[in-house]
Amino acid sequence: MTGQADNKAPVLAIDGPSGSGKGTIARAVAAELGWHLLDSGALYRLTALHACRQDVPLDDEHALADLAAGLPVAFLQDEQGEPHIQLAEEDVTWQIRTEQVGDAASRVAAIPVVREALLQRQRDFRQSPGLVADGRDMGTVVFPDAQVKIFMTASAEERARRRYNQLKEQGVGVTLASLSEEIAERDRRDAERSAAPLRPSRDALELDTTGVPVDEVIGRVLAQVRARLAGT
Ligand SMILES: Nc1ncnc2c1ncn2[C@@H]1O[C@H](COP(=O)(O)OP(=O)(O)OP(=O)(O)O)[C@@H](O)[C@H]1O
Ligand SMILES: Nc1ccn([C@H]2C[C@H](O)[C@@H](COP(=O)(O)O)O2)c(=O)n1
Repeated sequence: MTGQADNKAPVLAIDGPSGSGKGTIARAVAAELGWHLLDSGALYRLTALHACRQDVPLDDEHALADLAAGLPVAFLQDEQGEPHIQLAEEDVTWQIRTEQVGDAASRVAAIPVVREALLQRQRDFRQSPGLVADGRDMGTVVFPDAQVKIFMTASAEERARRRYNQLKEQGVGVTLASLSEEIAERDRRDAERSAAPLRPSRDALELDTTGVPVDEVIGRVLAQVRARLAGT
């Protein structure tokens, strides 16, 4: 996204832990409304992947912040409307989705100077006619004035099961037990860090998606947005 933010454009902020369904719902709602989409987790994942490729250690905070500030990233759409992410002109849409990159992203995301380096880049996604922003601190830090804030959850068991099924479909061999442990560890790190920890904004609507089909979650979120935009 290039260009300055339009601070009058409405924002739907969706935050929550791994596997709660934020990304799935954010994509569908953005498509339905014709709004822009910010996948903020992708920026932390890209920073982590870029660091690994450049041999920058994950504890070198200032080198990581420099990498984050200068990420050579492009968010594109193919002819079918599917999102693609390029890092230094290479399509890394799938590479950034591995559990290893997710774990490294969570470590990188705990570093305050890295978060600072990515802040304005995220805010610049706020463009007319509106933005759906998905992450951990969309409603608390990046867009505290978002018109609608949703904190999406699901039970730990269901989130692990969803991720397990997702990886199985992609042919990635993991056990449910090891995945549950990895997700719990990532959630703990995301929630306990001092910089922008994962927590609901005070004015967020908490939405527990355990056992709720995707279409119904999309409908509930759209209803919230439409009610807010209509001023009800
Ligand atoms: N309500 C739901 N019911 C069943 N499965 C769901 C639901 N929402 C999402 N899923 C599935 O769960 C998996 C994880 O969803 P998604 O990637 O959207 O979660 P996320 O919160 O964005 O996770 P992360 O923060 O780790 O990227 C996907 O396979 C998705 O299809
Ligand atoms: N706004 C955000 C978005 C993401 N993160 C961190 C925490 C996650 O463990 C990691 C990857 O995110 P995902 O793609 O799984 O949503 O990035 C964050 O701290 N703040």
